[in-house]
Amino acid sequence: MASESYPPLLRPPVLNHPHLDPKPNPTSQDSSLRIPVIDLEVLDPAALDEACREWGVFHLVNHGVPPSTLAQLRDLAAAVFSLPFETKRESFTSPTSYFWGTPVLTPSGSPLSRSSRGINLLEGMNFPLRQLPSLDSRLPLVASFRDLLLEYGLHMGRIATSLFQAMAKILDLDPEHYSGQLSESTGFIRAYRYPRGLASGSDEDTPGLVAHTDSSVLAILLQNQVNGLEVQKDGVDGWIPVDPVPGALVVNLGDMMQALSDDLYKSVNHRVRSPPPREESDRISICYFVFPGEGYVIRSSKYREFTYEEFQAQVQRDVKTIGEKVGLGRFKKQDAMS
Ligand SMILES: O=C(O)CCC(=O)C(=O)O
Ligand SMILES: [Fe+2]
Repeated sequence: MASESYPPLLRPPVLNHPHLDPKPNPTSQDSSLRIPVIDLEVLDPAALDEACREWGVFHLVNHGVPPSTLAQLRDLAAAVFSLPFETKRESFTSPTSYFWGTPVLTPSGSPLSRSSRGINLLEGMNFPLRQLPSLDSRLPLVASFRDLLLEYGLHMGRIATSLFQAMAKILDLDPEHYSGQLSESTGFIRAYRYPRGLASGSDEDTPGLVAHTDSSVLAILLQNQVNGLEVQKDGVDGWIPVDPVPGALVVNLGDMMQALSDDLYKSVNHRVRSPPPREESDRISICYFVFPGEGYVIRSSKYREFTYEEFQAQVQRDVKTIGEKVGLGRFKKQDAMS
């Protein structure tokens, strides 16, 4: 293992005994608790509507991204993360960025629990698609990754647009507003690596990525075979794993979709568990996020009028002052409070 590729905060222990911690037998899951599967080629509006109302998350099959592109992207992402830490710091500067071990805070601003290290056990890279062509690298690996991300970004824009248009039609939104409500040019891609073996039994509260809702309209996730993504669902206690379905992408609805739908659709609460030592590799995920157009005013019966920029500024203020995102709650109309 190229341990010099990990940020010093996230250096995994030497994994000598991967078999001491065997994979538990999969628990037989109640079929009503299975994450829905949506087929993009033959989009069934009733199934899409139910998945968006009940879950806010679904697996997407027949999405039209060639399996070879997905495999190449996962492999290239893993290779880029395996570059030395310093190389990553130097390669991913503005307009892109490289980050690791971002803080996990509670409302009081203190770490999650005593056993927790107070950080998300991940490293990530952020790629705004509009500016990505200007990422100039002498490293052929980084240049290939950029080119593949640009190609993948076009697929993501296409998929987000068809899903959004289908949802907007079901919700009877005005087609004249579609392009303001979802603007492909605002999209960005984040690649993450979650090192395995960092959280032990006594470190259970240490998250790969702490629970949150996405602020976007939609997020589309590609993950490798190392699971860890979990979601919450109304009426169900605890967390439901989103185990990878071969060849599928995962679609999450975000806060902007919930607002545009007048709360009919769910911005799904989700988190990522830090991969245990028994996993064969680190978890890699590649996530695309898409937002409304700049300055587009979201109008709904539940929230006062706001733009995504105002929403994001409020999220940043809340994180700074109270240590967490309040999100849509800040924009609820008084008479829509229950
Ligand atoms: O890595 C993942 O699977 C999820 C990442 C995520 O939820 C996010 O970046 O908002
Ligand atoms: Fe997320």
